[in-house]
Amino acid sequence: MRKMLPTSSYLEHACRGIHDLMSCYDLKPEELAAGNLAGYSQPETGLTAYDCLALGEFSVQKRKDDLAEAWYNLSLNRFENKFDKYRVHKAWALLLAKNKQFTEAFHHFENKPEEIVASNEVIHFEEELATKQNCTAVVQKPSRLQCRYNSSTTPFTRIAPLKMEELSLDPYMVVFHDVVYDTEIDGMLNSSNFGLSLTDSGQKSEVRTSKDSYIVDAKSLNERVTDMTGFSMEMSDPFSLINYGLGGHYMLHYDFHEYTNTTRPKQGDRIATVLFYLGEVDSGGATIFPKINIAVTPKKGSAVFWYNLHNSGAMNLKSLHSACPVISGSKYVLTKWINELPQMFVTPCMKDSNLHLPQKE
Ligand SMILES: O=C(O)CCC(=O)C(=O)O
Ligand SMILES: [Fe+2]
Repeated sequence: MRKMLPTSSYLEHACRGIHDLMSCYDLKPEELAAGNLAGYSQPETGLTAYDCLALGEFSVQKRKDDLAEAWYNLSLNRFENKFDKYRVHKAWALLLAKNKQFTEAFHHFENKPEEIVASNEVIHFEEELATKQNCTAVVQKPSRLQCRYNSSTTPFTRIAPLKMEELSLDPYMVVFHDVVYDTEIDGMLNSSNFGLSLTDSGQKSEVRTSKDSYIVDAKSLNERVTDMTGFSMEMSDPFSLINYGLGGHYMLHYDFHEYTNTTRPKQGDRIATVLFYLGEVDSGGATIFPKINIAVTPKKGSAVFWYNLHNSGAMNLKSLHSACPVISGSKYVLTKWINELPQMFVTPCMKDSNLHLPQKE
């Protein structure tokens, strides 16, 4: 019996047939859907909402996006049930997102029936949309928190206090001003290691378009990060020097690893990140945190510091961040991902007994 049922290849054949008819006789989707075949009207051969949806999906495969949208529209008008309608909205949103029209895509998801829980796709769109909005926001919202001199993290900061501007409390995030000096920056950017890596190992992927290199011997900078954060630098990754050229960006990501329960106690996750800005960017290139609506504009000599994990050790999903594309100029940053394991006497006692379970919130 099952063998006799139509399969997806039947549907594909039918879609292809209709497609061929359309191009041969120059038919419009509305005419076909109404059963109007080149002047020969037969309403009983009109198409159902499901047919129109299938034809929309077939048109997407054939890269006929305008046609697909016309079919989706017809399908939406034919469906009555909100769950069926949402199927069409979802397919339409995916098509728009493929073309990077995130705002329009998101409007389709707004038709989601309340009974449906936000899917990963919806969450992804919300994040993409927030990223776009944050990257295009020209003005950085003023911090409601405070600026102060920090002279208490280590004995050294007593004699050389650090200029600190608080941006967020969850995750805790501060910008330090004038923490890396012009001579240090020149030294790093002119080092032969960095120059070589730029020509040799430019990293190009969907996730990140940049070039980077590790700086291993950076004792005084490691001490600087300890002065800024109070954290020990043992077990942390070496500094990573990153250069973004025109259009260079880093997609939304978390800095923590999400290790398994067995790996994490041995290797330690990244409790926090310090990102030094080694120059200004003419336009674009902000580091943005879409879940807390914060955009940090690169300023030469400054650094932003934030926590990736909660005090309990759980991942802080609000630390999601991205580097917006560089519109004009070039961007140089130096990243330090700080390991959690040597901080046992620095961080507050953990209240959560599930400490090493890397569960999402
Ligand atoms: O370049 C930036 O603004 C962000 C870099 C970053 O997120 C990282 O290195 O983990
Ligand atoms: Fe990052």
